[in-house]
Amino acid sequence: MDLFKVLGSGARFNKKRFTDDISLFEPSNKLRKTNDTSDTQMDIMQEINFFHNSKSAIDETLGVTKDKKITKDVEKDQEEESINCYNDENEDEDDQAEEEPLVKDLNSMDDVKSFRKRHRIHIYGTDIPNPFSSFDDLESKYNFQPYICKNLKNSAYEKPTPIQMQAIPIMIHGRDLMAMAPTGSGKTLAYIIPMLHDLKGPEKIGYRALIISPTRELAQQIYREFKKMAVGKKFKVCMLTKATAATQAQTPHLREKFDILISTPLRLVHAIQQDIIELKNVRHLILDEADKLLELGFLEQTDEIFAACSNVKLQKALFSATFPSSVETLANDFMKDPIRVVIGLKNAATETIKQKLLYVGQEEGKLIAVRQLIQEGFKPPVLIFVQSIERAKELFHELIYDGINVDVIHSERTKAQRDSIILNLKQGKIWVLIATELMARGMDFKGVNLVINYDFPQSVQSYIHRIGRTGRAGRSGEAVTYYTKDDAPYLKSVVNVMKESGCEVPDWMLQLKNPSRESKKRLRKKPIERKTIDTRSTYDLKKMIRKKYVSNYLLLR
Ligand SMILES: Nc1ncnc2c1ncn2[C@@H]1O[C@H](COP(=O)(O)OP(=O)(O)OP(=O)(O)O)[C@@H](O)[C@H]1O
Repeated sequence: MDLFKVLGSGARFNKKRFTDDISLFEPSNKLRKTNDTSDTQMDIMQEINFFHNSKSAIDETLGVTKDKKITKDVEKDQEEESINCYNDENEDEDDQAEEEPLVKDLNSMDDVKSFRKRHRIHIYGTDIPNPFSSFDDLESKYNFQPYICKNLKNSAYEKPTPIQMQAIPIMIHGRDLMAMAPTGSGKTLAYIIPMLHDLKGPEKIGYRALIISPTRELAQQIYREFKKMAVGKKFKVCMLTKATAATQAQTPHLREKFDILISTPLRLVHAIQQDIIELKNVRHLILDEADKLLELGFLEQTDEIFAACSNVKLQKALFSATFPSSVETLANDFMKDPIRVVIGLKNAATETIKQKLLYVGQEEGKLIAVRQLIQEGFKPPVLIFVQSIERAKELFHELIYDGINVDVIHSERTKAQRDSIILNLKQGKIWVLIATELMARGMDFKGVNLVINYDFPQSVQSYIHRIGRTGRAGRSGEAVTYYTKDDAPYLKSVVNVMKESGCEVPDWMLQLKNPSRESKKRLRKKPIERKTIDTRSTYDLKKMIRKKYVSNYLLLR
């Protein structure tokens, strides 16, 4: 019966009428007694597994009972337990994988609720579309064009991340969205995929989708991800730069050929004011790092961009790892019946990052700490954040002689230099990169092992984004924040984030007072004044100043 059952699975047979034929496939009773039935079936099934179905699919076909499988798994667990330490966390994960139901099979609200709970998806709003659980659903359930799923497969994305599970269905339902998910959790794909689906194909009527990012570097990264996901469709994606804006100014008919526009706010506002860019056909507007774009400094420009997107069917979606409540309130005012999605805890750091606070005494202690780290050996690449361009240059001049491949990135470096630095860091040619806030948001350097906050961050948001350059896409990472006596009043803000994301914090730190609202505001506006990063002796410094003074004097004569 085994082979008959296996080969005939899915077919209907009149067993009474064909009893004699069926008996031809029956193994002898002797054989059946000596071999385990399911093992024989499994052997046969594996031999004829032309489509390379998974073991579970084979189990399903054979009707192997779950109890039996569980017994086998328990045996395996017991074996492993004797080799490894027992790990509660892994056990939980295994349980989850075992029990994961597909959303298409979720029939009741309770099923959907427990699915969301398992993936830590919190939702706020009305009529919220169900999440999905597998990229295969996009084609089978949501009629996505095959090229999208093919590109996902080619990028080796096996399973959607929680933000993708929930944000994609919301976006394809045309709803306004405010999405908050940890750094490195795949927010970019969460808006690129539904956007490509909705745009269907190139149309030559001008821009239909617009993505705003606070920095040029992030805009370029988004552009690259778009191109990767759009392979197979002839979408025209424009990354607005000085050069592309000039081309579009000179050849207005070219503008209509583009479908998707990616830009920083200031560049776009200039183009709007000069009538180079037309946004009336834009149906999708994405603010990446939305809380930054809605902060003073960017708000005016963002407002102008909103005004230029005049299509009545405009869908707005905001993405970030952090949304201070003031920004949430502001966003609610300009969105239509929005849905808010929060993955995990609000304004928390990624849990795969091991966070540490290190007291360095005075400013000088920071350089000693960095040099100690270099001497002890470290796993490159490392990112070091400082609070200003000046300090980035100073630290670079100190570390350049320490025999490590170090570079520095800030807004005063040329675009070509910045591009080459990013490439070199990705290729492992730079071991230590000193950076200002420019690099703090959105940049996806997969391999960064350690982030050092050389200067204490000026806000909780800055802290979360800076350390979020490590521990991305499920990888582990480490973050060390140096603090001096001057930083002590603000320490508790970071301590709170550390505690929330499950890091160990000494009791005395937990007892600290939270900084007042006013002091936080002050720090956000103006960084703490710090002593120059310089290890030269006072004698050498005086000599250098005197030399500079003399040469200036000679020049003036
Ligand atoms: N479904 C997925 N499976 C595996 N990796 C993924 C998946 N989706 C995205 N990634 C990868 O995860 C990394 C981080 O993604 P992304 O840059 O979109 O994060 P983010 O949430 O926008 O982070 P940030 O808040 O820092 O901007 C990228 O390298 C991306 O290729």
